[in-house]
Amino acid sequence: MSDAALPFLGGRAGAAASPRAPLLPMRARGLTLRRGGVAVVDRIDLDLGLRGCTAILGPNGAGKSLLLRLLHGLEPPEAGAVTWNGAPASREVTARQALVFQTPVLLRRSVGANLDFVLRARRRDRGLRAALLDRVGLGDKADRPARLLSGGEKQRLALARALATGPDVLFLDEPTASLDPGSVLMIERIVREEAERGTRLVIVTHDVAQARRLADDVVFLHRGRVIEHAPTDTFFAAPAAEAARDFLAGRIVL
Ligand SMILES: Nc1ncnc2c1ncn2[C@@H]1O[C@H](COP(=O)(O)OP(=O)(O)OP(=O)(O)O)[C@@H](O)[C@H]1O
Repeated sequence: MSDAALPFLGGRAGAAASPRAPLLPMRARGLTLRRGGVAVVDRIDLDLGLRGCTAILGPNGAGKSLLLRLLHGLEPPEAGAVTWNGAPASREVTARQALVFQTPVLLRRSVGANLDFVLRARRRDRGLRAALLDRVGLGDKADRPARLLSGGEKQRLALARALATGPDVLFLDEPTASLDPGSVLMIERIVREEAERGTRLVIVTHDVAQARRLADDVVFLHRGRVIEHAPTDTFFAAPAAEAARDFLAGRIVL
């Protein structure tokens, strides 16, 4: 029997038919979004290559979270467009991506039921649940109500829910802000593993050291604009933009 004749057995492709066209590269052009009359995302052009981890850095209010939402298709831009491997943004494209928010979004059910829900909705193998929980260090907490988890555990469960969808692209919005060191280590390890497996990672972080540890390239955002996009080594060795230099030096950037 040829591969094409085999029934779809799960894996990275989720519920959609396999084989599927690659989702990357991504190309954003002229992305603009206004809030209260101000362009908080202002004519952003951005390219994401096939592989790796991109960090989005920038001061408070720079537009990092909104940019992530635009790229993921949670918000339509007021101007500009995002294409994925030449295809326009669509529900199908968004469904092949996952976003982990800074504040974990969980169901008021047990830890295990939180994963069952996603696996069922995506028609993925329910047997993945145990491996996913083990991977985020929650293997012994499957029956615990999710609301009783610590902040770090909740975020790890949110990450497991995102991984349960088998995403091609994983967006992370400040996933480790104010978490315990153990959770930070675990989340960073999983980010690295996913990047090695070929998942495309995009992480918004305030933590300059984290960007250095994880990212292949850095996008520096200031006042809704991409001021600099460079390989991580280049960015940290010699940031070209004054705002980026100030930010890295720990000076307040308005
Ligand atoms: N619903 C809204 N109404 C008005 N202004 C908004 C709204 N959402 C976001 N903004 C503004 O848009 C700008 C960009 O917000 P965004 O959350 O993307 O910034 P950020 O870079 O992620 O900031 P932080 O690092 O503080 O999380 C900010 O000035 C914010 O106040």
